[in-house]
Amino acid sequence: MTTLAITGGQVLLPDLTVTRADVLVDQDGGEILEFGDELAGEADDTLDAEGSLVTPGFVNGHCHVAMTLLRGHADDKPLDAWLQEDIWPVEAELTADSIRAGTELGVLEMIKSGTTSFADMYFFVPTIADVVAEAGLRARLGHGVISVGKDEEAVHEDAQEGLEVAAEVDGMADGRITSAFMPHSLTTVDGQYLSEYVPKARDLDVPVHYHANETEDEVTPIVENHGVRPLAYAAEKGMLESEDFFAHGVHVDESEIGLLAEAGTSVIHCPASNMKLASGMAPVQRMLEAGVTVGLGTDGAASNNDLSMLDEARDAAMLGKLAADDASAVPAEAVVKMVTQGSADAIGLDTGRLEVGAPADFAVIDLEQPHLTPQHDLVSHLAYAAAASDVRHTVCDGQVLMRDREVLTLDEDAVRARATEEAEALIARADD
Ligand SMILES: N[C@@H](CCSC[C@H]1O[C@@H](n2cnc3c(=O)[nH]cnc32)[C@H](O)[C@@H]1O)C(=O)O
Ligand SMILES: [Zn+2]
Repeated sequence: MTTLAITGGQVLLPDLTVTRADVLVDQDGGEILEFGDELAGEADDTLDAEGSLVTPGFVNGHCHVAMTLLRGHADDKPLDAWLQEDIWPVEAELTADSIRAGTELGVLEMIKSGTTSFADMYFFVPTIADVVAEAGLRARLGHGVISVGKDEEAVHEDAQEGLEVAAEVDGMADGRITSAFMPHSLTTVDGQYLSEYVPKARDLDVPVHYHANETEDEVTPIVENHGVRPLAYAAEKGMLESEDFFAHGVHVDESEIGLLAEAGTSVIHCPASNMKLASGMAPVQRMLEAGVTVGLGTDGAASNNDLSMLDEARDAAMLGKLAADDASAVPAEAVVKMVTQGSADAIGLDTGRLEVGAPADFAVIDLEQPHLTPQHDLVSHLAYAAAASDVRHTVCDGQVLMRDREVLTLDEDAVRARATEEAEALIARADD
């Protein structure tokens, strides 16, 4: 057995208490073996965590990772106009090479900000899976299926691809990659296709992931055409199972919160995207009180515009208070749980908690910084003051992905150069 010891640090436990401990990891099994004192002597390799906080690797519950190529391409518009006028025309020009370059850039940014797992809906999923496998992260991947603007045959092809891709990538990279069936949203996929394909996803035994209740404009047509709120409609379509999770949940009413709590379906809250597109304020405190599992996601880098989960945690706390008109709503503990356990539970990965036998996924955060001094409360620092650039080391499945800010699984300069080149070529093709 090859082992790694993370030494000298303070460790964030699942109940959010912090304790001084070394952590011993089985690198072959990718598991936490032991917490204790002076474990360095027993290990093949060590990571120094002196003056640092050892936390679970962060979990990004909703992303479109290759959208890093579109970062800063089109800003300052509402969802509908932004997608239709700026994003979809450019996405029509994506190639496998652009996806590879954008995914490498996105996972590089994730590793540098302590994220070890993510859920992703996009195109060219086998290419995304290859990059995830090489970079060493965990991911639940799926192909986004859309019916609007397509003829019937094209929709069937798209949905079929969604199923085939889910079957193909599930279990790749020693099980670090899992999958889901991902119809884009309740309004961009016509009901007849949801009725036909969601049961097929059940046959594959994969969860269903989609966008829902993101803007008011998405709620109104469903109420008008089907006479029920969107999440009641999702339940009718069989998309409200306990393993299912959807992004946003901004415009949900009490009846829908009740449905979620009862069904055990999870919500991925994306506060930065919701603020930037002015989609609205999700009632996160209400959902938590009702017992809904809430995770956090960045959404794509074009509506955020970064992939830092520490930023997302801070945004979630801030926006949650504003939404509830209550400074005690969505407190530090709640967002620290969301960015670890909440997202992990939501997307169905057994990571997000540091305990013996759990996946060895860590972010090690340098606390010896002016903005993290003094240290009254480290959970408060994680929620409100720590930044992506404070992450010293990132470990996933027992493997060191970043040591002292140097990413070991990707060549940072080459990834940035390729992404720049592919992004420029992509925009040039779209402008043609
Ligand atoms: N196969 C589909 C691809 C869908 S991928 C998922 C899509 O979600 C889009 N997207 C990104 N952020 C959001 C959001 O906040 N709400 C809805 N869609 C988004 C993203 O640009 C991408 O087009 C097709 O033929 O178009
Ligand atoms: Zn999205």
